[in-house]
Amino acid sequence: MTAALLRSALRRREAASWMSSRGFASASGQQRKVAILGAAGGIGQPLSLLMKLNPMVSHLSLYDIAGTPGVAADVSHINTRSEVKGYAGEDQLGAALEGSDMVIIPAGVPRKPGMTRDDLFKINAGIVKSLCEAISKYCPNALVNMISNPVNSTVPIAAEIFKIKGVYDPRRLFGVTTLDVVRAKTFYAGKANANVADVNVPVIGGHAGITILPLFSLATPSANLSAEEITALTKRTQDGGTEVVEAKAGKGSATLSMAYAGAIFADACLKGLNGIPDVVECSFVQSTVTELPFFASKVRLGKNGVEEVLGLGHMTDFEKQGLEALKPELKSSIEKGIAFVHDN
Ligand SMILES: NC(=O)c1ccc[n+]([C@@H]2O[C@H](COP(=O)([O-])OP(=O)(O)OC[C@H]3O[C@@H](n4cnc5c(N)ncnc54)[C@H](O)[C@@H]3O)[C@@H](O)[C@H]2O)c1
Ligand SMILES: O=C(O)C[C@H](O)C(=O)O
Repeated sequence: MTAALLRSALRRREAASWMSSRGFASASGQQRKVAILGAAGGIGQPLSLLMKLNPMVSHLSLYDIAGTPGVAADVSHINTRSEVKGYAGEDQLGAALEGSDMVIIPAGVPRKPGMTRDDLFKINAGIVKSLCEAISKYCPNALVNMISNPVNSTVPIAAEIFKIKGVYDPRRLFGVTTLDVVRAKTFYAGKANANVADVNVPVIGGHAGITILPLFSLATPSANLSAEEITALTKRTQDGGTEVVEAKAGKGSATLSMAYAGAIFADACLKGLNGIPDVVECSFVQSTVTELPFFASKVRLGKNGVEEVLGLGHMTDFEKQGLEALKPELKSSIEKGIAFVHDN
């Protein structure tokens, strides 16, 4: 081997080890096209970067109403596997989507201080509806990872659109709730004095306020936390988004941590698609684990998306009360999404 070839092999090995140490799977020969809708936004840009680092992605399609040629040119210079293309404006949406295995949607407006996620419904419901209509047409078999808020309503909107278009497969539609898990892990590790890399915490329910229910009794490694500590950790996880919105003081909501969470969830979905066994993440999906038609819980991912929606496990009285308390709000957010599609 020449010195130049050896140097290049070493560089590739370093990149692979950097990525695998961050939870990304190792390279795979399979062709996987991933489209990001809203790719020029606060989440979209760092998410585009992180997906460019994922060796399972062969084609990265970056779509937004404007600004994507610049993001795509920038990201495309990174010397990883995927070929990057930017698409701007509605007339390029079809080309952006065509052939996609996975579509990640962070398109839409973020919160400002004082707003709830539901206050975004008016604008984001319409955006999500039209993007899902295009997905039905151009890549009906893609996995769809919904980030746009309010997730508790945008996922039911997507499901209704796909049903109307005759392409709905509940195994392929996900509300991305990974940021709640990321936060729960971080906050728990701090209190439990545990290595955050070893921590796991299931988070169930939905993705807004009290509908976010971390199950700290099932957290690993276990820790002897008081009831007051568990209550405080639960509240901090539920208010994590608001904590960032307030700190950003009018300049949007979580973008960097969300891009990280979105990339972790997308990586898990790609691993599932590629046949890697036992990939489990929490996500807001069509569900029968409660009486609600959509619910976030652990799901096993596979070649067709959701392989299995896992049950909730043992819960403490505090967690059971949290579960009962979240149901009315989650139910009404789901119904609002479904009604929007039929009324518009
Ligand atoms: N699920 C979660 O945990 C989570 C976390 C953080 C933010 N969010 C949500 O993600 C969304 C985006 O947040 P952000 O901070 O990136 O906002 P942003 O305003 O920075 O970016 C949104 C992008 O969407 C684009 N866009 C708007 N309409 C579009 C359309 N029809 N097609 C394609 N792109 C379109 C905009 O041009 C913009 O580039 C918000 O709704 C926010 O509430 C969800
Ligand atoms: O809080 C928000 O509005 C954005 C997002 O849902 C979050 O949890 O950070």
